[in-house]
Amino acid sequence: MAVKAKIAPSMLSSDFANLATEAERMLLCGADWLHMDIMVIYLFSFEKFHLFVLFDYVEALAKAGASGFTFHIEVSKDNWRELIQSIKTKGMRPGVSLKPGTPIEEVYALVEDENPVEMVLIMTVEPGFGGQKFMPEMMDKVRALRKKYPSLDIEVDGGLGPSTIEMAASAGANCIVAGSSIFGAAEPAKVIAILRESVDKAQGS
Ligand SMILES: O=C(CO)[C@H](O)[C@H](O)COP(=O)(O)O
Repeated sequence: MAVKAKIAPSMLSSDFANLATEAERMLLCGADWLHMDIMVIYLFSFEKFHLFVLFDYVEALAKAGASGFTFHIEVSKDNWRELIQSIKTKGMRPGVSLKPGTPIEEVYALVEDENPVEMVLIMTVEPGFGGQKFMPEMMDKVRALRKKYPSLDIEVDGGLGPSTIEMAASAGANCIVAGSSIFGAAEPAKVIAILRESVDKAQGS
């Protein structure tokens, strides 16, 4: 069964002073999801503090109405099972993300667990800010994942737009996060439609 296209404008590129209006505008333009990045700067970096912060965010985001929660494997190696459980208990869809330098094999256990993640997000730029250049070499990870898990939601984030979508879609990505290419466009609805069309075409739907 072909996986469905999900187009998720990254709110990191939106006008922060008018977030509600921006969110509404994107939904009217055809967005399936709204992607919110949460970046935490640690003043203290010992594990217990870290664990506490992540679980706190699960609680806060569920209360705020989030439908999904994606965490980075690099900071959750020892507690991903508890995190997935906590995300599901709060009624959200759990996802795991990995940075460009992290091997794809690190997420296999989370997809194959009896209580698995429902989405894998492959970062196609170093996390931090919008407007960076897409890393085509990350498509090997997408291809490996799609071959192994035909019905898994595979998300890509960073440098996606009309000029790079073909690479991601043909590799097997179906969930597309895009910031500057959507928010910087004169007609964001057109960009969303182009992204969706590429995924649908690659998925044969
Ligand atoms: O995760 C992110 C940065 O850490 C952003 O979601 C991502 O960079 C999207 O922005 P753009 O499409 O402009 O690259």
